[in-house]
Amino acid sequence: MTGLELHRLTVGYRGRRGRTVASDLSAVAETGRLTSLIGPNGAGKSTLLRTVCGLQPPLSGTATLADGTDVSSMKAAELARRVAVVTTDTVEPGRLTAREVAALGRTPYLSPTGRLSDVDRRRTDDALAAVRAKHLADRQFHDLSDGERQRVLAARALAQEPELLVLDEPTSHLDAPSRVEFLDLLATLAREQGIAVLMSSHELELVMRLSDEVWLLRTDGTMITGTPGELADDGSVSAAFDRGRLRFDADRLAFVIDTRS
Ligand SMILES: Nc1ncnc2c1ncn2[C@@H]1O[C@H](COP(=O)(O)OP(=O)(O)OP(=O)(O)O)[C@@H](O)[C@H]1O
Repeated sequence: MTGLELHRLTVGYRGRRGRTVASDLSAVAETGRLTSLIGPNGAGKSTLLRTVCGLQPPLSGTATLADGTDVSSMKAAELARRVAVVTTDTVEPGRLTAREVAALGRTPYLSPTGRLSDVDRRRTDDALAAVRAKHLADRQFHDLSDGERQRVLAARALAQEPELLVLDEPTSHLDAPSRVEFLDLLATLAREQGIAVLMSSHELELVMRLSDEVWLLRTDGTMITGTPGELADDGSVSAAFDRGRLRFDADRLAFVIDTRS
């Protein structure tokens, strides 16, 4: 099932210093699948993600959710219930426990009193369990490691019960084993929770191994989509990322140094 669909979407910035970053993009991110957005530095990944989350307006075209609703026309309250966003911004939530941080994801559902109901508490604990972070629930958030924090932030996003989960470079502060673990967790969450997960990443080799679908944004502002195998085999990944003697080996799904020259 379609979780997010781009229809001839053009993204960029208006105004005096404005510019078109990527044009005429059409693509689908499916429910229950991990879709990864890759592309060289400056290709426009963050700009595209901000646009599909409703954080900045498109220059033209639309990004729609499963029922066809245009993200850019949604009110903030509806958007907060349907789309969850995890960015690279450092979060400093004061002296909150991991459970209290995860519970912030329930904000769109709270009554005017702002109190958590039993349902809110249950959903928060379920979200912590889903990201394997239940044992961290009573720890202070700021005492956690980067990998543990990232899992708690994912729990906060899940507690929102979104149909679309968007993450901008979620592994950038993690060590190598944590990166593998977190991407694997995202793929599992997509399947188990039945949500569309769209994340941007520079971890090309991991993305190619663990994603269901890849959106490859190129520096000319166009995008090609397919399974990791399709984009590796047709040479798209190499064309976008090979540099000097560094080339992407489609069979190994890894970069290799070409020693022939
Ligand atoms: N607020 C802004 N106003 C104008 N141009 C901007 C703005 N923010 C980003 N840009 C430009 O848009 C282009 C795409 O930037 P963006 O951050 O989306 O790329 P990216 O693919 O996420 O890059 P990276 O991989 O380096 O994080 C860049 O040329 C950038 O300079």
